[in-house]
Amino acid sequence: MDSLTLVCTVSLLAGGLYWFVCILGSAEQKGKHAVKLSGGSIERQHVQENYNQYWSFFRRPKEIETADKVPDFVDTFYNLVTDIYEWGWGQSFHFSPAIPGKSNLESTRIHEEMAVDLIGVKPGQKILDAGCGVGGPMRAIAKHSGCNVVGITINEYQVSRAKAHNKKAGLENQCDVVCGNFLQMPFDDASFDGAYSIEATCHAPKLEEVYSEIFRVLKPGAMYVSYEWVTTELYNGEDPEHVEVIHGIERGDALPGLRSYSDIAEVAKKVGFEVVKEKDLAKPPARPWWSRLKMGRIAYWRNHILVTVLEFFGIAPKGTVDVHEMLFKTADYLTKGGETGIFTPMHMILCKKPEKQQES
Ligand SMILES: C=C(CC[C@@H](C)[C@H]1CC[C@H]2C3=CC[C@H]4[C@H](C)[C@@H](O)CC[C@]4(C)[C@H]3CC[C@]12C)C(C)C
Ligand SMILES: C[S@@+](CC[C@H](N)C(=O)[O-])C[C@H]1O[C@@H](n2cnc3c(N)ncnc32)[C@H](O)[C@@H]1O
Repeated sequence: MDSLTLVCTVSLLAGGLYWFVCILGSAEQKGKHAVKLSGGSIERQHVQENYNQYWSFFRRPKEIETADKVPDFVDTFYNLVTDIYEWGWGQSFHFSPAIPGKSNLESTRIHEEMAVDLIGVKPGQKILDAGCGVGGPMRAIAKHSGCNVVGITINEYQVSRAKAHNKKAGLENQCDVVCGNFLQMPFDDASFDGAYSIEATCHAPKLEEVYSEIFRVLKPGAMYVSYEWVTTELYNGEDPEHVEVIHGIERGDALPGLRSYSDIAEVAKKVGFEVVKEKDLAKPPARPWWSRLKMGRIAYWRNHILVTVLEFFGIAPKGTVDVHEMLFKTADYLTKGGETGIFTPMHMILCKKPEKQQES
């Protein structure tokens, strides 16, 4: 073996080892390994077909206007993306402002803890997580507040992931997860001491429907906080570039249509809440929430190669590359939305259910 062959062989082996340990291995800490990417509850042979179906909703926009189809469409989306989110982002499926000197994980946790601090609940009380994902926020909030948290998600696969993570964290007695639609929740009236939703109600075709359900299950005097995805006052519906960015965000994130920041409080009041506070948490002095997305670009290329290889060898289901590519493009639209200031994923609204019901 001449020295050039030796150098090439050693470099290949070292590269392969780095790939295995740092790329495949790093995801292990978050709970998902690249070789285990799946289509959630969709059987592997149907992933491609489901992705095509998901995409066709946007080719025929009338379909998404049919509000009763939205939960199914959102469910399909989360079957397709949940594993990729966990693998490439972690167990919390939301953004948070960057905090100097803090890791992404710490900034995420601080953003989650702020939600439960705002609703002023006490240890032992029962709170609702509307649209809980795989439960990253739920676990942080349960640990921080000492509350019992009940999460609801439309996606069965997320329920199984969340339950497994809760058990692993030793929080299965404090955190419960239910599969269901937050537009018609399987919970009694006035059964919760507080509620929160983090970047989830944007999936509701009509905000009024989810807010009124949350209002119904809260006890009088209880508080609700939501981090909403909205267009800001800088968004101009006449500007084609703005429109393209917002459509890009909607397509890549299973949104039936982004709302304006100015609609949120109006809807909250309409369903009976008192609005205690409203603030875009992305506004300065907060540091950009999109910097994490931007900094990840090299990793996305690496991930793209990895999913292509995994799909080629039949390890990842066919369709995984398409889903990954969709997310890749979405990351760009989200970044543009953040940089131009026309979009925020953290318009915070804090509401209270009045002690006494208003006469209707
Ligand atoms: C609240 C919602 C989800 C917000 C974010 C958690 C996700 C939005 C875009 C996602 C991602 C984009 C790029 C992916 C990348 C190409 C891949 O290699 C690794 C995963 C990504 C970083 C992925 C992670 C989650 C997001 C940031 C919506 C749906 C309402
Ligand atoms: C972007 S994820 C956020 C998850 C979680 N809040 C977090 O921050 O990690 C949105 C969540 O809302 C849930 N969701 C969307 N529409 C829903 C519906 N109609 N009923 C129940 N859950 C829904 C999704 O299943 C998903 O879990």
